[in-house]
Amino acid sequence: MVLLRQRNAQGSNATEIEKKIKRGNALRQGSAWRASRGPVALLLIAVTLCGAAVWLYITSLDSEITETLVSRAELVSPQPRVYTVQCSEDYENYQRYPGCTPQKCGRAVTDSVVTREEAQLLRRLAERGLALAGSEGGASILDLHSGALSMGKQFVNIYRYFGDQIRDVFTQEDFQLYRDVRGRIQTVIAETFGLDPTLMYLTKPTFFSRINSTGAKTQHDEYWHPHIDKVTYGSFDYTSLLYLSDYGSDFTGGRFIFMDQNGNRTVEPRAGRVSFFSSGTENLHRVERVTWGTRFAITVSFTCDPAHAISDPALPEGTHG
Ligand SMILES: O=C(O)CCC(=O)C(=O)O
Ligand SMILES: [Fe+2]
Repeated sequence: MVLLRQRNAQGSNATEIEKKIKRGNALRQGSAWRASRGPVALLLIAVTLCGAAVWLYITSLDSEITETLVSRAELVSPQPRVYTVQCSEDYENYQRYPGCTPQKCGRAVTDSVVTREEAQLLRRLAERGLALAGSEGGASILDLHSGALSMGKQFVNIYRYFGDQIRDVFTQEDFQLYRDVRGRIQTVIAETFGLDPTLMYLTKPTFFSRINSTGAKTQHDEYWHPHIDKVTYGSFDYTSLLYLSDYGSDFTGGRFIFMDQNGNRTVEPRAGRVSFFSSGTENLHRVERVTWGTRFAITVSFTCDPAHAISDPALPEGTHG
């Protein structure tokens, strides 16, 4: 019994000691945590601040989209949506053509000049033409006026290269549709900018473009560089772009970006959408890289200088049928 009691006493002592040890450990842990709480909190704050700084830096660098002027889902109809911008000083260095030279500069978008059906017909035309060749890189063009077609790393003249066979690819109706659409675009540009449509002329190059996400093989494939059309193409006074496919469903990336000093403004392509703008420095722009799918568009531009006027593209007279 005594032994048992002793053992019991010893047992209860041991339990007491164990409890004390545990309490001691717990206290030590608690104070260790309390001691390290300050530095851990500081570290967390530092990490959060660094994260926020990196995020702010990245978003300020990648100021891709400040504002979407027109999204893919919107339908701009019946009147164009117009954004006026101050004309750059460029125009002072060029000869002025009253009734045409921009006095009012800006950009506009309309979805009511070309129907989606017409855009689809034009897209098929572009697909047929570009199926004849195409660039090895991501950007191919087909210029029905000059006949230039991307082929590998170069261009060929479809009218020379394919001769009469080209009449199996394009019809008179295709060319008629291009002319109709060009005429309507000319009218809406003249109305929007207060011009005399008879004093503005189609100019070159006018071309269909097909862009996909394949890497560039030559400089011609690098469509994404910021540029000013009046500088790049010389004769342009008003640029228009007719989109033949839809941003988001036919392709991703590939938005049109106006690069303004206070941020970027985009137009999301939509089949049948016409975007047009004065071609000077006030409308510095670029095309976002296409990340997936295929984007089709036509560049149709106008000059005020009759010396740079071109006639509408036409199917050459055939030597057969
Ligand atoms: O396809 C586009 O949206 C723009 C093309 C362009 O900037 C150009 O042809 O000069
Ligand atoms: Fe351009």
